[in-house]
Amino acid sequence: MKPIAVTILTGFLGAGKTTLLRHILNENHGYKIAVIENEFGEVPIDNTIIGDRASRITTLSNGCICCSKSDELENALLDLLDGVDKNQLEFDRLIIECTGMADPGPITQAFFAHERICQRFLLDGILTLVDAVHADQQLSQFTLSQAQVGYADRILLTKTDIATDNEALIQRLQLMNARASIHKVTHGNIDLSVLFDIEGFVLNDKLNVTAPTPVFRRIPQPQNNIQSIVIYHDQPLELMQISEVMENLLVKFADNLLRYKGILLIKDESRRLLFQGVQRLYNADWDREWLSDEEQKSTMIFIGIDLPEEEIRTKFAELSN
Ligand SMILES: Nc1nc2c(ncn2[C@@H]2O[C@H](COP(=O)(O)OP(=O)(O)OP(=O)(O)O)[C@@H](O)[C@H]2O)c(=O)[nH]1
Repeated sequence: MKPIAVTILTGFLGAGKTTLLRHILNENHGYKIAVIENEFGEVPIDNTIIGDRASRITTLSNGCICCSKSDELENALLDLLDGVDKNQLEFDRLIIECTGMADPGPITQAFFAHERICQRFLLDGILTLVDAVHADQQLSQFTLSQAQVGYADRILLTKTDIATDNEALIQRLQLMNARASIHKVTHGNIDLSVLFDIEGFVLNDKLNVTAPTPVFRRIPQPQNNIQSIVIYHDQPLELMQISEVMENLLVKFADNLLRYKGILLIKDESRRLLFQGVQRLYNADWDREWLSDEEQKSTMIFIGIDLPEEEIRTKFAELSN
């Protein structure tokens, strides 16, 4: 049975999540899409706005689903599966729209923690909407809004129709998350191929490093707690050593590391090793052989809160000695 692809829509309050969702549902894509809405408050408003094109809209309004103590999301996912298994419900994609104040991290964990959910759903990607008019201020004021950017597989810049200058913001976002590509979306209008089949959580070689070359400016760069670093290493690495380095980093900094991903060059091994993780959960697997005409080196991206950059760089640099 093909797993149901899951897309998480996140982004700060008013970023344009519902607008995008409505656009997706009204496109002629041929998918049957179920939606989980998380809203604050008793009265579900968004599900009346998004219309009747979804196979099923489940509204979770007892608080925020990112709250780690809440098993409301897990229950909603299991209910959807029950509906499918009893032939009461048919859908092949699921979109979860988070509240503007949700941290996508714990929501992501739900797809790795529960066996039935892991087997039947496949987390495809996290889409983070960023309001081009207000983002600069929100990012400086709320670490949460930075975390939403840090987790993203795609950053969707909304309201560029009314924002005056987007270039500084785009640079800031790229420094925070060097993995996610940035796309402009106006009133939810965007090609669905940018949003679906991203394979953000599948072990593959889509590293997609987009970090720009640093530009020196006279005006100080805004302070970001979330940043990303990219590490390259051209010496073959010992598998045992690398797993030791990762384990040690995770013991100390699991809460700081939002997402990390890499393609590694391993000693005495002709295949590439792919690894990826979200906070404490990570996995690794062998990929295809290195090609004779490709540059053989390890590339790793770490995205996190107050990243211990020096420690990460030093530990990996020591591996070549
Ligand atoms: N000018 C302009 N307005 C937009 C765009 N996208 C969304 N909006 C408007 O921004 C407002 C907020 O959009 P929503 O889609 O409700 O945002 P949201 O992220 O779902 O908001 P919350 O659920 O409160 O977090 C609405 O008035 C939208 O019409 C855009 O690209 N350009």
